[in-house]
Amino acid sequence: MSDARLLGPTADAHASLFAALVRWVDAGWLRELDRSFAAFLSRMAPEADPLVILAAAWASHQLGRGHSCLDLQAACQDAGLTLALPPEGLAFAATEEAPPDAPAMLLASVGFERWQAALDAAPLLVGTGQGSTPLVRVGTRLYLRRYWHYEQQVRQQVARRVSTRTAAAEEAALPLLAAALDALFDPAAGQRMDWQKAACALAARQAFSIITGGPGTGKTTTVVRLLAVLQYMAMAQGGRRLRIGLAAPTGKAAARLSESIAGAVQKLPLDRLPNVDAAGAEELRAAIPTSVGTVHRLLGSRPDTRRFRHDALNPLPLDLLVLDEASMLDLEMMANVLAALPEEAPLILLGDKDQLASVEAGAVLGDLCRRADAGHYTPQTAAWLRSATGQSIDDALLDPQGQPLDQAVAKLRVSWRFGADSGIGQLADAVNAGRSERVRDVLQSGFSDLRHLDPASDDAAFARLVVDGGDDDFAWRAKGRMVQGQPVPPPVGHGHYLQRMRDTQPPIDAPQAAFDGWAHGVLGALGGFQLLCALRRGPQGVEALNTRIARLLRARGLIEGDASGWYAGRPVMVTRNDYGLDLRNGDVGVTLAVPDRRGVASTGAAWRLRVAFAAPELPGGVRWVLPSRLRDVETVFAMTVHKSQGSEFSHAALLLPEQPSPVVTRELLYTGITRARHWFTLLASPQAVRAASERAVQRVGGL
Ligand SMILES: Nc1ncnc2c1ncn2[C@@H]1O[C@H](COP(=O)(O)OP(=O)(O)OP(=O)(O)O)[C@@H](O)[C@H]1O
Repeated sequence: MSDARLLGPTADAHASLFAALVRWVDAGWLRELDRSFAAFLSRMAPEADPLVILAAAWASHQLGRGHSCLDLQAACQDAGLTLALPPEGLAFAATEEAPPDAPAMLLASVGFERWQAALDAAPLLVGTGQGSTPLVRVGTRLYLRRYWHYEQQVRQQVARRVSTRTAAAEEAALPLLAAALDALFDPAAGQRMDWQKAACALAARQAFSIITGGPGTGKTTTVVRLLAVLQYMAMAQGGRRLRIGLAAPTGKAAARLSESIAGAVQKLPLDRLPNVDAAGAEELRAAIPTSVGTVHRLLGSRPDTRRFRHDALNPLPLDLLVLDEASMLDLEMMANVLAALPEEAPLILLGDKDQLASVEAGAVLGDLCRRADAGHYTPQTAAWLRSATGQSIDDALLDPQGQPLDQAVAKLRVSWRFGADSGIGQLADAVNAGRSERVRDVLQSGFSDLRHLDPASDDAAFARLVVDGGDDDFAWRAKGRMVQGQPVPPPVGHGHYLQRMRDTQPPIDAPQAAFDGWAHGVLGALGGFQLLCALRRGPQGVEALNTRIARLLRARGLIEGDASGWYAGRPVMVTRNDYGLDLRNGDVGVTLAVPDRRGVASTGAAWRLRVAFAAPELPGGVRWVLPSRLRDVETVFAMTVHKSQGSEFSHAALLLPEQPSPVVTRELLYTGITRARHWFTLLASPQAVRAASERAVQRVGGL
C-alpha cells in the first residue's frame, strides 16, 4: 500500500488503511485496541480524511508506549523512529510472510501542513479542547481526549499548589520552622550547603513540592525529618495533629519504604526540638506514620472501573500526602491523586527524576523536574531559605527568571550509600551525564563492586553468574567489604534463595507461623539477585532468558518439575492487578511447598504448592495463594528493567542486547544500575554500552 491510496476521503481509502492496520496488528506492531479505536472513529465519521484515522491509531499506539500524545511533526520527519515501528527489532525472517509496510511509507508525500489541514477539516473528530471530540490537537501534539484532560488537570493543579503558601511558611511561623530545622539537622554542617535541610525547608513552603535525588541521597531521611518538623509545628502551635498519608505506586515500593521510614523515624533526635522532653518526643514520634500503602489502595480502587472511591467530590481525609517512587507515577494516576487531595493539603513527591518513567503514559516526575539540575531559584527563594535554614544557595543555581515550579523542587546531590570507592555510584553518575568514555573508564577501573562480562558468554560462565553470583574473583573481591561500617553480603545468584528454601523448610507438622517465617526468609533471599533485561522478546529477551535460567537451575538440581508448570522455587511476578486476591501488577512471589492441612484428619498432611507474597499488612506478613488462582503471572528469574523499578537487589545483573534497539537508553541503563545495592554485573558489549549511554528517552507530552 502506498500513501497515494490514503489521499482521498473515500470508502476505498478507509478500507485500504484498515487493511494496513490489520496487518500491523497481526504483526504485533499495533495493539488491537489501537485498531478498534481507529475503527470506532471511522464509523463515527466515514467521510473523514483517512489521515485523521491514521493519526488516531498512532496516537493510541503512542499511549501504549508511554507517550501521552502523538507528535505529528516528529512523525512526519521520521515515522519509524517516532512510533518505534517495527518494534524491538522484531524479526520477520522467521515468518513466511513479508513484513508490513513501514509507517514512513504511508506518509512519504504527506507533510505536516497536509496532515494538519486534514485534522482541521474533521471537526467531528478533532478539536482544540472545547466540546467533546475524541481527539484534541494542541499545536503539533495530538491527544486522545482523556489524556489531554489529565494533562490539563495536572498542569492546573500543580500551578495552583506551587503558589499556595503553607501555614508553616508564614512570616510568624518562620522562627519556629528555623528552630525545628536547626534541631533536626546536623549543626556540624555549619555554613556548608546541606541540601537535605534546604529540601526540607523548600518542601515546607508551598502545597506542592518535589524532593529528587539518586539512590541513597537521603530522600527518605529528609522526608521523615520534614514530617517531624511539620507535625511538631502543628502540635506546638496548639493545632490538631496532621493527618499524614504515605503511599507508593507499587506494593513492592510501598513495602520497601515502610521499612526504611520505620528505621528513620526511630533514629530521629526529637528531644533536641525546642520545648520537647522525652515524653513529648515519644508522643511526636508516634504521630509520624510509618505504614506506606499503594496509591491504588489510598485512593480506594474499585473492581472493573478506572474511578476511585476518593475524588474531588469525596476527597482524601488528609492534611499532607507523601508519594515515594514518583518516577513510576503515570499521568492518569497523578491526575487522580491531585483531584482527590484537598487543595490546601500539601503533596510531596519523592523520586529519582533520572529513572525510567512509568510504563503507562506520561513521565510526570521527569517532566516536572526538567530544570532541577540547574536550580533556577529566585533571589526571593534564596532569601527565604536563608532565614529558614541559615544557608545560602550557590550563585550558579540562582535565576531571577525562575518559574514558580522551580522554587518547589529540591535536588539532593550527595549519595550516602555509594561512597567514592563505589563503582556502582560512579557508573550511575557517568551514565546519567551521558559520558560514554567515562562509563567505559569506570567499567575498566577494577572497582570491587562492578563486573563487566561479555553478553555472549557460554553457558558455564552464564550459569556461574545467574546461579552462583559470579566467578571466584568477584566473590574474592567481596571478602571483608564494608559499607557504612557494616559488612556487605557477598554477591549471590539465584542458587542462593533456592538453597535457603531447601535448607530452612520447616517439617510438615510445624505450625503456620513457621511456614510464614520461612516464606519471609526465602522472599528476602530472592531479593539477593536479579537478572534484568532490556527486551521481552528475542534470544536476549526476558522470555528466552527465563527458559535458559530454569534449564541451568534444573541441571544443578536446584529446581525440579515441569518447566512449563508450577514447581517449588518458581519466582513469579503479577502482571495485572487482581483486586480479588489483593495483588498488584509488579508484585513478586515465590512458589513453596507447604502442608495441605485439609487432609490432616484422615490421611495426614501432604505437601502442596502455594505462592507466597509479602503482605506486611497481614498478621503473618505473608499472603499465600493457590497457583491455580493466579491468572496473570510470569516467571521472574529475569525481568525487564521497567518491571524492576521500585525494587532493589543486593546484586543486580543487567543484560543489554547486541542489536541496537530504541528501548535501550540512558534511562534504562541508569535504572538498571541503580537497582543494585551492593554488586552490579553488566553483560553488554562495549558498543551496546556506548549506544545506550548516548541515547536519552524523549517522552512526548505537554506538561
Ligand atoms: N545526612 C546524612 N548523614 C549520614 N547518613 C545519611 C544522611 N542522609 C542519609 N544517610 C544514610 O544514607 C542511607 C540512604 O538514605 P535514604 O534511605 O534516606 O536515601 P534514599 O534517597 O531515600 O534512598 P533510596 O534510593 O533507597 O530511595 C541511609 O542509610 C541513611 O541513614
